[in-house]
Amino acid sequence: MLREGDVVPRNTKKTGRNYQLAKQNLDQIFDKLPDPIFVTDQYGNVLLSNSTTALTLDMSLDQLLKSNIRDLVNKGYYTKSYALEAVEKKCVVKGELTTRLNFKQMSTSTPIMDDEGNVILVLTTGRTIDIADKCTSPEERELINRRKREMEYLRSYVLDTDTIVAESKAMRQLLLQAHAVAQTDSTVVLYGETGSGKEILAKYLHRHSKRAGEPFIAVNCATFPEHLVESELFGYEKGAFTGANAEGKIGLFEAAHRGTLFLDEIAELPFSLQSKLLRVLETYEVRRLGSHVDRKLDFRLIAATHKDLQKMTQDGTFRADLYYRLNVIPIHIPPLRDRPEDIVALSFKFLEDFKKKYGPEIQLTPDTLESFRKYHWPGNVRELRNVVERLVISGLQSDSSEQLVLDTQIDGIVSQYDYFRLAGLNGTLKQVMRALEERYIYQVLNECGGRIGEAADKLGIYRTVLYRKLKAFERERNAAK
Ligand SMILES: Nc1ncnc2c1ncn2[C@@H]1O[C@H](COP(=O)(O)OP(=O)(O)OP(=O)(O)O)[C@@H](O)[C@H]1O
Repeated sequence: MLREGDVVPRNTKKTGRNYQLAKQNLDQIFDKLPDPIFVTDQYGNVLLSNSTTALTLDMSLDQLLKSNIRDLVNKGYYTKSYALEAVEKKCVVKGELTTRLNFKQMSTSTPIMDDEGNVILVLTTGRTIDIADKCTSPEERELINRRKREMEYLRSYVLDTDTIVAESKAMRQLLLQAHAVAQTDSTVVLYGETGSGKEILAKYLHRHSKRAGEPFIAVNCATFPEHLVESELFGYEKGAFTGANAEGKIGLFEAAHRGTLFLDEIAELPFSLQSKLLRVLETYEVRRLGSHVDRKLDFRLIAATHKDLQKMTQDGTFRADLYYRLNVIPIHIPPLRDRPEDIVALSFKFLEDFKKKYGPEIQLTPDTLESFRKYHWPGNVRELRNVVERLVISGLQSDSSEQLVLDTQIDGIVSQYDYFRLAGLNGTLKQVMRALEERYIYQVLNECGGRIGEAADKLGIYRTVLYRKLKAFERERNAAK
Protein backbone atom coordinates (compact mmCIF):
# COMPACT_ATOMS: atom_id res chain seq x y z
CA MET A 1 0.00 0.00 0.00
CA LEU A 2 1.25 3.50 -0.81
CA ARG A 3 1.92 5.92 2.00
CA GLU A 4 2.28 9.70 1.90
CA GLY A 5 5.70 10.62 0.56
CA ASP A 6 6.15 7.37 -1.38
CA VAL A 7 7.49 7.86 -4.89
CA VAL A 8 5.11 6.49 -7.49
CA PRO A 9 6.93 5.12 -10.56
CA ARG A 10 5.59 6.99 -13.59
CA ASN A 11 4.30 5.20 -16.63
CA THR A 12 6.77 6.76 -19.04
CA LYS A 13 8.33 3.71 -20.70
CA LYS A 14 6.23 0.76 -21.81
CA THR A 15 9.00 -1.65 -20.92
CA GLY A 16 8.56 -2.06 -17.15
CA ARG A 17 7.74 -5.33 -15.42
CA ASN A 18 4.13 -4.29 -14.81
CA TYR A 19 3.64 -3.51 -18.48
CA GLN A 20 4.99 -6.95 -19.39
CA LEU A 21 2.71 -8.47 -16.76
CA ALA A 22 -0.31 -6.68 -18.21
CA LYS A 23 0.60 -7.92 -21.69
CA GLN A 24 1.15 -11.48 -20.54
CA ASN A 25 -2.18 -11.50 -18.75
CA LEU A 26 -4.22 -10.10 -21.61
CA ASP A 27 -6.37 -13.24 -21.73
CA GLN A 28 -7.30 -12.79 -18.09
CA ILE A 29 -7.93 -9.07 -18.53
CA PHE A 30 -10.28 -9.85 -21.41
CA ASP A 31 -12.05 -12.47 -19.39
CA LYS A 32 -12.69 -10.05 -16.53
CA LEU A 33 -14.62 -7.67 -18.77
CA PRO A 34 -18.33 -7.97 -18.04
CA ASP A 35 -19.28 -6.95 -21.61
CA PRO A 36 -18.77 -8.85 -24.85
CA ILE A 37 -15.42 -8.25 -26.55
CA PHE A 38 -13.44 -10.05 -29.24
CA VAL A 39 -10.52 -9.58 -31.60
CA THR A 40 -10.59 -11.08 -35.08
CA ASP A 41 -8.04 -11.17 -37.90
CA GLN A 42 -8.73 -9.86 -41.41
CA TYR A 43 -10.40 -13.18 -42.28
CA GLY A 44 -12.81 -13.08 -39.36
CA ASN A 45 -11.07 -15.75 -37.24
CA VAL A 46 -11.66 -15.11 -33.54
CA LEU A 47 -8.28 -14.69 -31.84
CA LEU A 48 -9.19 -13.34 -28.41
CA SER A 49 -12.48 -13.09 -26.58
CA ASN A 50 -14.10 -13.52 -23.18
CA SER A 51 -16.62 -15.72 -21.41
CA THR A 52 -19.36 -13.06 -21.57
CA THR A 53 -19.26 -13.11 -25.38
CA ALA A 54 -19.42 -16.90 -25.37
CA LEU A 55 -22.37 -16.83 -22.99
CA THR A 56 -24.45 -14.56 -25.21
CA LEU A 57 -23.91 -17.10 -28.01
CA ASP A 58 -24.66 -20.15 -25.89
CA MET A 59 -21.26 -21.72 -26.52
CA SER A 60 -18.03 -22.29 -24.60
CA LEU A 61 -15.18 -19.81 -24.81
CA ASP A 62 -13.00 -22.53 -26.25
CA GLN A 63 -15.53 -23.17 -29.05
CA LEU A 64 -15.71 -19.45 -29.73
CA LEU A 65 -11.93 -19.19 -29.98
CA LYS A 66 -11.97 -21.84 -32.70
CA SER A 67 -14.70 -20.04 -34.68
CA ASN A 68 -14.84 -17.70 -37.62
CA ILE A 69 -17.25 -14.75 -37.49
CA ARG A 70 -18.57 -15.41 -41.01
CA ASP A 71 -19.50 -18.99 -40.00
CA LEU A 72 -21.14 -17.69 -36.82
CA VAL A 73 -23.34 -15.36 -38.87
CA ASN A 74 -24.17 -18.15 -41.35
CA LYS A 75 -25.13 -20.47 -38.50
CA GLY A 76 -27.36 -17.84 -36.89
CA TYR A 77 -25.21 -17.07 -33.84
CA TYR A 78 -25.22 -13.40 -34.88
CA THR A 79 -27.71 -11.61 -37.10
CA LYS A 80 -24.82 -9.76 -38.73
CA SER A 81 -21.14 -8.90 -38.31
CA TYR A 82 -19.72 -5.40 -38.06
CA ALA A 83 -16.21 -6.83 -37.74
CA LEU A 84 -16.31 -8.05 -41.35
CA GLU A 85 -17.73 -4.72 -42.47
CA ALA A 86 -14.87 -2.94 -40.69
CA VAL A 87 -12.35 -5.02 -42.68
CA GLU A 88 -14.04 -4.01 -45.95
CA LYS A 89 -14.61 -0.34 -45.15
CA LYS A 90 -11.35 0.13 -43.22
CA CYS A 91 -13.10 2.35 -40.70
CA VAL A 92 -14.97 2.08 -37.38
CA VAL A 93 -18.42 0.53 -37.87
CA LYS A 94 -21.24 0.58 -35.33
CA GLY A 95 -24.70 -0.88 -35.21
CA GLU A 96 -27.21 -3.16 -33.55
CA LEU A 97 -27.27 -6.92 -33.76
CA THR A 98 -28.93 -9.82 -32.00
CA THR A 99 -27.21 -12.94 -30.71
CA ARG A 100 -28.45 -16.49 -30.75
CA LEU A 101 -29.65 -16.16 -27.14
CA ASN A 102 -31.66 -13.13 -28.22
CA PHE A 103 -29.40 -10.51 -26.69
CA LYS A 104 -29.65 -7.24 -28.56
CA GLN A 105 -26.31 -5.48 -28.60
CA MET A 106 -24.83 -2.22 -29.77
CA SER A 107 -21.64 -3.41 -31.41
CA THR A 108 -18.58 -1.32 -32.35
CA SER A 109 -15.85 -2.75 -34.58
CA THR A 110 -12.56 -0.89 -34.82
CA PRO A 111 -9.98 -1.94 -37.44
CA ILE A 112 -6.28 -2.00 -36.57
CA MET A 113 -4.04 -1.35 -39.60
CA ASP A 114 -0.42 -2.06 -40.48
CA ASP A 115 1.95 0.60 -41.88
CA GLU A 116 0.60 0.08 -45.38
CA GLY A 117 -2.98 0.65 -44.35
CA ASN A 118 -4.04 -3.02 -44.50
CA VAL A 119 -6.43 -4.21 -41.82
CA ILE A 120 -4.68 -6.83 -39.70
CA LEU A 121 -6.98 -7.03 -36.71
CA VAL A 122 -10.44 -5.87 -35.70
CA LEU A 123 -11.45 -5.13 -32.11
CA THR A 124 -15.17 -5.53 -31.51
CA THR A 125 -16.92 -4.54 -28.30
CA GLY A 126 -20.59 -4.91 -27.50
CA ARG A 127 -23.03 -3.40 -25.04
CA THR A 128 -26.24 -5.21 -24.31
CA ILE A 129 -29.19 -2.93 -25.05
CA ASP A 130 -32.01 -2.78 -22.56
CA ILE A 131 -34.85 -3.76 -24.83
CA ALA A 132 -37.24 -4.76 -22.07
CA ASP A 133 -38.53 -1.19 -21.86
CA LYS A 134 -39.36 -1.07 -25.58
CA CYS A 135 -41.52 -4.19 -25.48
CA THR A 136 -45.21 -3.73 -25.36
CA SER A 137 -46.56 -7.10 -24.32
CA PRO A 138 -46.02 -8.14 -20.68
CA GLU A 139 -45.11 -11.71 -21.79
CA GLU A 140 -42.37 -10.41 -24.06
CA ARG A 141 -41.09 -8.14 -21.30
CA GLU A 142 -41.08 -10.98 -18.79
CA LEU A 143 -39.21 -13.24 -21.22
CA ILE A 144 -36.55 -10.63 -21.83
CA ASN A 145 -36.22 -9.82 -18.17
CA ARG A 146 -35.81 -13.49 -17.45
CA ARG A 147 -33.03 -13.72 -20.05
CA LYS A 148 -31.39 -10.69 -18.47
CA ARG A 149 -31.49 -12.28 -15.03
CA GLU A 150 -30.02 -15.49 -16.45
CA MET A 151 -27.31 -13.47 -18.15
CA GLU A 152 -26.50 -11.60 -14.93
CA TYR A 153 -26.35 -14.89 -13.07
CA LEU A 154 -24.06 -16.45 -15.66
CA ARG A 155 -21.92 -13.37 -15.78
CA SER A 156 -21.46 -13.26 -12.00
CA TYR A 157 -20.83 -16.99 -12.05
CA VAL A 158 -18.06 -16.59 -14.60
CA LEU A 159 -16.46 -13.74 -12.72
CA ASP A 160 -16.98 -15.02 -9.20
CA THR A 161 -15.66 -18.53 -9.68
CA ASP A 162 -12.38 -17.01 -10.63
CA THR A 163 -12.08 -14.70 -7.66
CA ILE A 164 -9.55 -16.06 -5.26
CA VAL A 165 -8.83 -13.65 -2.45
CA ALA A 166 -5.10 -13.55 -1.88
CA GLU A 167 -4.14 -10.64 0.30
CA SER A 168 -1.49 -12.31 2.46
CA LYS A 169 2.03 -12.71 1.18
CA ALA A 170 1.73 -16.47 1.47
CA MET A 171 -1.36 -16.64 -0.72
CA ARG A 172 0.03 -14.20 -3.27
CA GLN A 173 3.13 -16.33 -3.69
CA LEU A 174 0.94 -19.39 -3.88
CA LEU A 175 -1.18 -17.86 -6.65
CA LEU A 176 1.92 -16.88 -8.61
CA GLN A 177 3.12 -20.46 -8.30
CA ALA A 178 -0.33 -21.75 -9.29
CA HIS A 179 -0.40 -19.53 -12.35
CA ALA A 180 2.92 -20.91 -13.55
CA VAL A 181 1.87 -24.48 -12.75
CA ALA A 182 -1.42 -24.02 -14.64
CA GLN A 183 0.50 -23.68 -17.88
CA THR A 184 2.08 -27.13 -17.47
CA ASP A 185 0.37 -30.50 -17.62
CA SER A 186 2.05 -31.92 -14.50
CA THR A 187 0.12 -33.68 -11.77
CA VAL A 188 -0.51 -31.48 -8.76
CA VAL A 189 -1.34 -32.38 -5.17
CA LEU A 190 -3.05 -29.66 -3.15
CA TYR A 191 -2.52 -30.03 0.59
CA GLY A 192 -4.65 -28.09 3.05
CA GLU A 193 -7.14 -28.37 5.88
CA THR A 194 -10.83 -28.74 5.17
CA GLY A 195 -12.37 -25.58 3.70
CA SER A 196 -8.99 -23.93 3.05
CA GLY A 197 -9.62 -23.55 -0.69
CA LYS A 198 -8.28 -26.69 -2.39
CA GLU A 199 -11.18 -27.03 -4.79
CA ILE A 200 -11.34 -23.36 -5.71
CA LEU A 201 -7.60 -23.51 -6.43
CA ALA A 202 -8.01 -26.65 -8.51
CA LYS A 203 -10.63 -24.81 -10.58
CA TYR A 204 -8.27 -21.87 -10.90
CA LEU A 205 -5.56 -24.19 -12.24
CA HIS A 206 -8.05 -25.59 -14.75
CA ARG A 207 -9.38 -22.22 -15.86
CA HIS A 208 -5.88 -20.92 -16.49
CA SER A 209 -4.68 -23.98 -18.34
CA LYS A 210 -4.93 -24.84 -22.01
CA ARG A 211 -7.72 -27.23 -20.99
CA ALA A 212 -9.96 -24.38 -19.77
CA GLY A 213 -12.71 -24.95 -22.35
CA GLU A 214 -12.89 -28.67 -21.55
CA PRO A 215 -14.56 -30.45 -18.61
CA PHE A 216 -13.49 -30.04 -15.00
CA ILE A 217 -14.57 -33.19 -13.20
CA ALA A 218 -14.45 -33.12 -9.40
CA VAL A 219 -14.64 -36.39 -7.50
CA ASN A 220 -14.58 -36.71 -3.73
CA CYS A 221 -13.00 -40.08 -2.97
CA ALA A 222 -14.34 -39.96 0.60
CA THR A 223 -17.98 -39.72 -0.34
CA PHE A 224 -18.21 -42.87 -2.48
CA PRO A 225 -18.96 -46.13 -0.75
CA GLU A 226 -15.93 -48.37 -1.35
CA HIS A 227 -17.79 -50.79 -3.63
CA LEU A 228 -18.86 -47.95 -5.94
CA VAL A 229 -15.57 -46.09 -6.36
CA GLU A 230 -14.24 -48.39 -9.04
CA SER A 231 -17.36 -48.39 -11.21
CA GLU A 232 -17.72 -44.62 -10.82
CA LEU A 233 -14.13 -43.98 -11.82
CA PHE A 234 -13.76 -46.56 -14.57
CA GLY A 235 -17.35 -46.86 -15.79
CA TYR A 236 -18.85 -50.16 -16.90
CA GLU A 237 -20.27 -51.97 -19.89
CA LYS A 238 -23.87 -53.11 -20.27
CA GLY A 239 -24.75 -55.76 -17.71
CA ALA A 240 -21.28 -55.70 -16.12
CA PHE A 241 -22.71 -56.49 -12.69
CA THR A 242 -26.04 -56.89 -10.93
CA GLY A 243 -27.66 -53.56 -10.22
CA ALA A 244 -25.67 -51.79 -12.94
CA ASN A 245 -27.41 -49.45 -15.34
CA ALA A 246 -28.60 -51.55 -18.30
CA GLU A 247 -27.02 -49.15 -20.79
CA GLY A 248 -23.60 -49.18 -19.14
CA LYS A 249 -22.00 -46.03 -17.84
CA ILE A 250 -19.07 -43.82 -18.73
CA GLY A 251 -16.57 -43.44 -15.88
CA LEU A 252 -15.27 -40.22 -14.42
CA PHE A 253 -11.82 -40.71 -15.97
CA GLU A 254 -13.48 -40.76 -19.38
CA ALA A 255 -15.71 -37.82 -18.51
CA ALA A 256 -12.58 -35.79 -17.83
CA HIS A 257 -11.10 -36.58 -21.25
CA ARG A 258 -9.22 -33.51 -22.60
CA GLY A 259 -9.99 -31.66 -19.36
CA THR A 260 -9.00 -31.87 -15.70
CA LEU A 261 -9.83 -34.58 -13.18
CA PHE A 262 -9.88 -33.35 -9.59
CA LEU A 263 -9.61 -36.16 -7.05
CA ASP A 264 -10.48 -34.65 -3.69
CA GLU A 265 -9.62 -36.53 -0.48
CA ILE A 266 -7.25 -38.77 -2.40
CA ALA A 267 -6.00 -40.28 0.89
CA GLU A 268 -9.41 -41.95 1.27
CA LEU A 269 -9.03 -43.91 -1.97
CA PRO A 270 -9.25 -47.60 -1.00
CA PHE A 271 -5.85 -49.32 -1.06
CA SER A 272 -7.02 -51.80 -3.71
CA LEU A 273 -7.85 -48.94 -6.07
CA GLN A 274 -4.61 -47.09 -5.51
CA SER A 275 -2.71 -49.53 -7.75
CA LYS A 276 -5.40 -49.21 -10.42
CA LEU A 277 -5.11 -45.43 -10.34
CA LEU A 278 -1.35 -45.77 -10.63
CA ARG A 279 -1.76 -47.92 -13.73
CA VAL A 280 -4.04 -45.32 -15.30
CA LEU A 281 -1.53 -42.57 -14.59
CA GLU A 282 1.27 -44.59 -16.16
CA THR A 283 -0.59 -45.51 -19.33
CA TYR A 284 -3.45 -43.02 -19.54
CA GLU A 285 -5.63 -45.93 -20.59
CA VAL A 286 -8.78 -47.10 -18.85
CA ARG A 287 -10.82 -50.21 -19.23
CA ARG A 288 -14.50 -50.08 -18.23
CA LEU A 289 -15.65 -52.86 -15.91
CA GLY A 290 -16.82 -55.77 -18.02
CA SER A 291 -14.91 -54.59 -21.08
CA HIS A 292 -11.81 -55.91 -22.87
CA VAL A 293 -10.99 -52.66 -24.60
CA ASP A 294 -8.55 -50.08 -23.28
CA ARG A 295 -9.49 -46.50 -24.07
CA LYS A 296 -6.75 -43.94 -24.47
CA LEU A 297 -7.43 -40.78 -22.50
CA ASP A 298 -5.90 -37.39 -22.07
CA PHE A 299 -6.56 -35.54 -18.83
CA ARG A 300 -4.70 -33.60 -16.24
CA LEU A 301 -4.89 -34.88 -12.68
CA ILE A 302 -5.13 -32.63 -9.65
CA ALA A 303 -5.43 -34.41 -6.31
CA ALA A 304 -6.16 -32.90 -2.90
CA THR A 305 -5.95 -34.01 0.68
CA HIS A 306 -5.78 -32.69 4.22
CA LYS A 307 -3.59 -35.63 5.22
CA ASP A 308 0.17 -36.12 5.17
CA LEU A 309 0.49 -38.55 2.25
CA GLN A 310 4.19 -39.10 2.81
CA LYS A 311 3.57 -40.15 6.39
CA MET A 312 0.81 -42.44 5.18
CA THR A 313 3.30 -44.18 2.88
CA GLN A 314 5.50 -44.81 5.92
CA ASP A 315 2.51 -46.20 7.84
CA GLY A 316 1.69 -48.40 4.85
CA THR A 317 -1.76 -46.90 4.28
CA PHE A 318 -0.90 -45.16 1.01
CA ARG A 319 1.11 -46.72 -1.80
CA ALA A 320 4.55 -45.13 -2.05
CA ASP A 321 4.72 -45.60 -5.84
CA LEU A 322 1.40 -43.77 -6.29
CA TYR A 323 2.54 -41.05 -3.91
CA TYR A 324 5.67 -40.39 -6.00
CA ARG A 325 3.64 -40.48 -9.22
CA LEU A 326 1.14 -37.95 -7.84
CA ASN A 327 3.36 -35.66 -5.88
CA VAL A 328 5.03 -34.05 -8.90
CA ILE A 329 4.00 -30.54 -7.88
CA PRO A 330 2.87 -30.28 -4.25
CA ILE A 331 1.10 -27.06 -3.28
CA HIS A 332 0.42 -26.40 0.40
CA ILE A 333 -2.46 -24.05 1.20
CA PRO A 334 -1.92 -22.56 4.65
CA PRO A 335 -4.79 -22.71 7.16
CA LEU A 336 -6.78 -19.49 7.38
CA ARG A 337 -5.66 -18.74 10.97
CA ASP A 338 -2.08 -18.37 9.65
CA ARG A 339 -3.02 -15.61 7.19
CA PRO A 340 -4.90 -12.87 9.06
CA GLU A 341 -4.73 -10.47 6.09
CA ASP A 342 -6.86 -12.94 4.15
CA ILE A 343 -9.33 -13.21 7.04
CA VAL A 344 -10.04 -9.51 6.75
CA ALA A 345 -10.10 -9.42 2.94
CA LEU A 346 -12.29 -12.51 2.72
CA SER A 347 -14.68 -11.10 5.32
CA PHE A 348 -15.19 -8.02 3.18
CA LYS A 349 -15.59 -10.07 0.03
CA PHE A 350 -18.20 -12.34 1.57
CA LEU A 351 -19.95 -9.36 3.16
CA GLU A 352 -20.24 -7.74 -0.27
CA ASP A 353 -21.46 -11.02 -1.81
CA PHE A 354 -24.15 -11.48 0.82
CA LYS A 355 -25.18 -7.83 0.80
CA LYS A 356 -25.91 -8.24 -2.90
CA LYS A 357 -27.97 -11.30 -2.09
CA TYR A 358 -29.83 -10.14 1.03
CA GLY A 359 -29.56 -6.40 0.62
CA PRO A 360 -29.18 -5.09 4.19
CA GLU A 361 -26.90 -2.17 4.92
CA ILE A 362 -24.45 -3.84 7.21
CA GLN A 363 -20.86 -3.22 8.13
CA LEU A 364 -18.18 -5.12 9.96
CA THR A 365 -17.01 -3.29 13.04
CA PRO A 366 -13.31 -3.24 14.00
CA ASP A 367 -14.21 -5.40 17.04
CA THR A 368 -15.81 -8.01 14.84
CA LEU A 369 -12.83 -8.08 12.53
CA GLU A 370 -10.49 -8.32 15.49
CA SER A 371 -12.41 -11.28 16.87
CA PHE A 372 -12.26 -12.87 13.41
CA ARG A 373 -8.51 -12.38 13.28
CA LYS A 374 -8.04 -14.06 16.64
CA TYR A 375 -10.33 -16.99 16.02
CA HIS A 376 -8.90 -20.43 15.18
CA TRP A 377 -11.16 -21.12 12.12
CA PRO A 378 -11.10 -24.93 12.14
CA GLY A 379 -13.46 -24.92 9.12
CA ASN A 380 -11.22 -22.32 7.43
CA VAL A 381 -12.62 -20.13 4.61
CA ARG A 382 -15.84 -22.13 4.39
CA GLU A 383 -16.56 -21.46 8.05
CA LEU A 384 -15.74 -17.75 7.72
CA ARG A 385 -18.18 -17.55 4.81
CA ASN A 386 -20.88 -19.17 6.94
CA VAL A 387 -20.31 -16.82 9.85
CA VAL A 388 -20.47 -13.74 7.63
CA GLU A 389 -23.64 -15.03 6.00
CA ARG A 390 -25.24 -15.61 9.39
CA LEU A 391 -24.25 -12.13 10.49
CA VAL A 392 -25.81 -10.59 7.42
CA ILE A 393 -28.96 -12.62 7.80
CA SER A 394 -29.45 -11.88 11.44
CA GLY A 395 -28.76 -8.22 10.67
CA LEU A 396 -27.06 -7.90 14.04
CA GLN A 397 -24.41 -5.30 13.67
CA SER A 398 -22.68 -2.56 15.60
CA ASP A 399 -24.43 -3.32 18.86
CA SER A 400 -23.50 -5.51 21.79
CA SER A 401 -25.74 -8.39 20.72
CA GLU A 402 -23.60 -8.95 17.63
CA GLN A 403 -20.62 -9.68 19.84
CA LEU A 404 -22.72 -12.20 21.73
CA VAL A 405 -23.55 -14.02 18.51
CA LEU A 406 -19.90 -14.10 17.59
CA ASP A 407 -18.98 -15.33 21.04
CA THR A 408 -21.58 -18.01 20.67
CA GLN A 409 -20.02 -19.01 17.39
CA ILE A 410 -16.46 -18.66 18.42
CA ASP A 411 -16.10 -19.71 22.01
CA GLY A 412 -19.10 -21.94 22.32
CA ILE A 413 -20.55 -19.73 25.08
CA VAL A 414 -24.26 -20.18 24.62
CA SER A 415 -26.34 -17.50 26.22
CA GLN A 416 -29.73 -18.77 27.28
CA TYR A 417 -31.16 -15.29 27.01
CA ASP A 418 -33.23 -14.98 23.84
CA TYR A 419 -30.85 -17.38 22.19
CA PHE A 420 -32.92 -18.03 19.11
CA ARG A 421 -33.43 -14.37 18.27
CA LEU A 422 -29.80 -13.49 18.83
CA ALA A 423 -28.61 -16.47 16.88
CA GLY A 424 -30.85 -15.51 13.98
CA LEU A 425 -32.70 -18.83 14.18
CA ASN A 426 -36.19 -18.58 12.83
CA GLY A 427 -38.46 -20.12 10.22
CA THR A 428 -39.94 -23.59 10.13
CA LEU A 429 -38.84 -26.27 12.56
CA LYS A 430 -36.94 -27.96 9.73
CA GLN A 431 -35.04 -24.76 8.90
CA VAL A 432 -34.14 -24.14 12.54
CA MET A 433 -33.04 -27.75 13.04
CA ARG A 434 -30.87 -27.56 9.95
CA ALA A 435 -29.28 -24.29 11.08
CA LEU A 436 -28.65 -25.75 14.54
CA GLU A 437 -27.16 -28.89 13.04
CA GLU A 438 -24.76 -26.85 10.95
CA ARG A 439 -23.75 -24.71 13.88
CA TYR A 440 -23.24 -27.68 16.17
CA ILE A 441 -21.15 -29.49 13.58
CA TYR A 442 -18.86 -26.50 13.23
CA GLN A 443 -18.61 -26.17 17.00
CA VAL A 444 -17.52 -29.79 17.32
CA LEU A 445 -15.11 -29.36 14.42
CA ASN A 446 -13.67 -26.39 16.28
CA GLU A 447 -13.25 -28.40 19.47
CA CYS A 448 -11.49 -31.11 17.49
CA GLY A 449 -9.09 -28.62 15.91
CA GLY A 450 -10.58 -29.25 12.46
CA ARG A 451 -9.84 -33.01 12.52
CA ILE A 452 -12.69 -34.53 10.53
CA GLY A 453 -12.29 -38.10 11.80
CA GLU A 454 -12.28 -37.03 15.44
CA ALA A 455 -15.26 -34.70 14.92
CA ALA A 456 -17.21 -37.47 13.18
CA ASP A 457 -16.52 -39.81 16.13
CA LYS A 458 -17.71 -37.18 18.56
CA LEU A 459 -20.85 -36.53 16.53
CA GLY A 460 -21.47 -40.25 16.26
CA ILE A 461 -21.57 -40.27 12.45
CA TYR A 462 -19.33 -41.66 9.72
CA ARG A 463 -16.70 -39.27 8.39
CA THR A 464 -18.19 -39.72 4.90
CA VAL A 465 -21.52 -38.52 6.28
CA LEU A 466 -19.82 -35.55 7.88
CA TYR A 467 -18.17 -34.64 4.56
CA ARG A 468 -21.48 -34.94 2.80
CA LYS A 469 -23.14 -32.67 5.32
CA LEU A 470 -20.43 -30.01 5.03
CA LYS A 471 -20.75 -30.08 1.24
CA ALA A 472 -24.54 -30.02 1.48
CA PHE A 473 -24.48 -26.92 3.71
CA GLU A 474 -22.42 -25.20 1.06
CA ARG A 475 -24.58 -26.43 -1.82
CA GLU A 476 -27.76 -25.25 -0.13
CA ARG A 477 -26.33 -21.82 0.36
CA ASN A 478 -25.20 -21.65 -3.25
CA ALA A 479 -28.60 -22.82 -4.45
CA ALA A 480 -30.33 -20.18 -2.35
CA LYS A 481 -28.36 -17.44 -4.13
N1 LIG B 1 -8.94 -17.69 -1.25
C1 LIG B 1 -10.27 -17.78 -1.40
N2 LIG B 1 -10.96 -16.75 -1.96
C2 LIG B 1 -12.30 -16.79 -2.10
N3 LIG B 1 -13.06 -17.81 -1.70
C3 LIG B 1 -12.44 -18.87 -1.15
C4 LIG B 1 -11.02 -18.91 -0.97
N4 LIG B 1 -10.69 -20.08 -0.40
C5 LIG B 1 -11.84 -20.76 -0.23
N5 LIG B 1 -12.89 -20.04 -0.67
C6 LIG B 1 -14.32 -20.43 -0.58
O1 LIG B 1 -14.46 -21.19 0.62
C7 LIG B 1 -15.29 -22.33 0.42
C8 LIG B 1 -14.48 -23.61 0.69
O2 LIG B 1 -13.44 -23.73 -0.27
P1 LIG B 1 -13.07 -25.11 -1.00
O3 LIG B 1 -14.30 -25.92 -1.25
O4 LIG B 1 -12.22 -24.78 -2.17
O5 LIG B 1 -12.23 -25.80 0.15
P2 LIG B 1 -11.59 -27.26 0.22
O6 LIG B 1 -10.25 -27.10 0.83
O7 LIG B 1 -11.66 -27.90 -1.13
O8 LIG B 1 -12.60 -27.97 1.22
P3 LIG B 1 -12.76 -29.57 1.53
O9 LIG B 1 -11.42 -30.05 2.04
O10 LIG B 1 -13.79 -29.60 2.60
O11 LIG B 1 -13.18 -30.21 0.25
C9 LIG B 1 -15.78 -22.23 -1.01
O12 LIG B 1 -17.01 -21.56 -1.00
C10 LIG B 1 -14.74 -21.37 -1.71
O13 LIG B 1 -15.27 -20.70 -2.81
